[in-house]
Amino acid sequence: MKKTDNQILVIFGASGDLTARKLMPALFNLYVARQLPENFVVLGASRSDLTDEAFRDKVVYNSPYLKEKIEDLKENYIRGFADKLFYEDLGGAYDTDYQGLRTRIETLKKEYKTSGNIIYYLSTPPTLYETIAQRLADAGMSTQNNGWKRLIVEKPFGYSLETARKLNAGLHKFFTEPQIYRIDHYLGKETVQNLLVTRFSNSIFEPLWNRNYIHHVEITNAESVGVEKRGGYYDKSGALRDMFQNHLLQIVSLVVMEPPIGDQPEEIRNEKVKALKSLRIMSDEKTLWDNTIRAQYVASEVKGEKVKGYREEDGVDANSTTETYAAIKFFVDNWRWEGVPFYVRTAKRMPTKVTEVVIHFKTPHHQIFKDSGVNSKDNKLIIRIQPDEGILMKFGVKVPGQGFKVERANLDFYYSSLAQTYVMEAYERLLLDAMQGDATLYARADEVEAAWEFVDPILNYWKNGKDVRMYGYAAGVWGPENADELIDDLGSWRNPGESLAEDPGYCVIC
Ligand SMILES: NC(=O)C1=CN([C@@H]2O[C@H](COP(=O)(O)OP(=O)(O)OC[C@H]3O[C@@H](n4cnc5c(N)ncnc54)[C@H](OP(=O)(O)O)[C@@H]3O)[C@@H](O)[C@H]2O)C=CC1
Ligand SMILES: O=C1O[C@H](COP(=O)(O)O)[C@@H](O)[C@H](O)[C@H]1O
Repeated sequence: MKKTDNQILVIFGASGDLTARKLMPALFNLYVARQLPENFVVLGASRSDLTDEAFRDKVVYNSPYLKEKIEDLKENYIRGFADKLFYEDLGGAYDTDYQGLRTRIETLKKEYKTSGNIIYYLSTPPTLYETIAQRLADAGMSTQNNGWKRLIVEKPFGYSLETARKLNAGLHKFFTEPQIYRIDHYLGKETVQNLLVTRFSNSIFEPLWNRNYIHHVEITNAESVGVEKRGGYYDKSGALRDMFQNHLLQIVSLVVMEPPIGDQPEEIRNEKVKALKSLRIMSDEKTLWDNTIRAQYVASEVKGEKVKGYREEDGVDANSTTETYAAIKFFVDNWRWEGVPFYVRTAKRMPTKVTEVVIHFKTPHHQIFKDSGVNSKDNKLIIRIQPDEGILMKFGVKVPGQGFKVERANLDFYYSSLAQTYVMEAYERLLLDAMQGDATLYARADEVEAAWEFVDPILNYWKNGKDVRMYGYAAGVWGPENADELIDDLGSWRNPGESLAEDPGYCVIC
């Protein structure tokens, strides 16, 4: 097991939603699992006027996100966790000299013997990231001569290629790249990491993992919820920035990458960057027209309940052109993937919540069982990222009896069937990794920029292109019908079932 040094976790923006909803439950789980170091404290820092006790009340005792977790636990046990939490009121702004914060850290360090190792977690609006890094450096709080210093940066990392580059350059003035941990919570998901293991710890998949055997790759990320209370944020972002540029391109990089020489962070990250750099950038309007589709959900009824359209959501402009559905077809220009189309879509207000990667294999080059009734293009490897995590392999088997009638069969594996039951939540895993100095599951500067390089032309085209289409789709359906135009020669997208076990298995190419 890796060693976790004693340390302080300072959270900027600690009065906000992310701290209560994700960070505290993750830290609490680590505490329960005895994964936190012996001498460890969390110092929340924001402008809100809170005391240590008020902060503990907010993020532990009265937190709706911890309610279920703490219900059955003894009070003194919960207090054991809460007592590790402190709060520092930054006064009116984040752009100050941090002398108060520095003094507080020094006091906590002495009292709790945390040895000067500090993680600064930036959980504020992104416009403050560089300012906070600068203020920390000005106050001498980024230097590593008396313990390491790390900076975790939340998404979104930039709004475009230009802003991502600026942010990287801005942070690099005050922290070195090895000190910076850019979070992408999809990389913290077990099943996303399992893509690497499935590919590179088996000898049965990798020989087929190329243009000779793979017909196309299809990735779906669907959410049944709408924009919820985040209309204001989402309307400035959209599906492409919110999900595709980061989470989905991270998944793509793991599907596309070459085998790393080992499992060290830089060995894996080098290959991911190469993969992202090999995505064919779409530069002319015709290509962008042919290969990208955007849409918005419109008002409708889902399971008997009225659902607002995107433009009616709180915080959303009534004439908004922000997409809640994005589908992109693209190619990968390298030896392994030449000519293999990738179809990737992400959307809100779909029939169900699901994320899956589907590897569609080619038809055998010579058809022996011509009247079999099943097209052998139906060989698929379905990697279900969430929920009902698992892997399903679809293949043809002979129907007992005369002749050679073929039927589809499934070989499946479900995570839930593993004997080891405890699967860490994404934030739990990522926080622990950062505490241990392991950046494998964090995005490197060049990785983020390579992803933006691919996405930028699409965003520009959607913003400034001539007659760009914006489709509507009723909440609760699988997006606009026109999305099938993208998948032209194949017929339509695969619509996954609610669970892997109930996979409908249909798709027009079958
Ligand atoms: N919430 C989530 O589920 C997710 C959030 N993120 C990212 O994490 C970061 C934090 O998100 P979240 O907690 O939801 O955000 P919040 O809007 O809740 O903001 C966090 C804190 O930042 C401070 N703040 C908010 N607005 C401003 C402002 N205009 N100027 C200065 N300070 C401000 C506030 O603290 P105070 O006023 O006390 O200083 C607030 O409590 C963001 O970058 C977000 O994109 C990423 C993924 C998911
Ligand atoms: O980063 C984000 O992710 C969530 C979806 O995360 P998941 O782990 O539930 O799949 C998404 O709802 C949100 O809009 C986006 O900002």
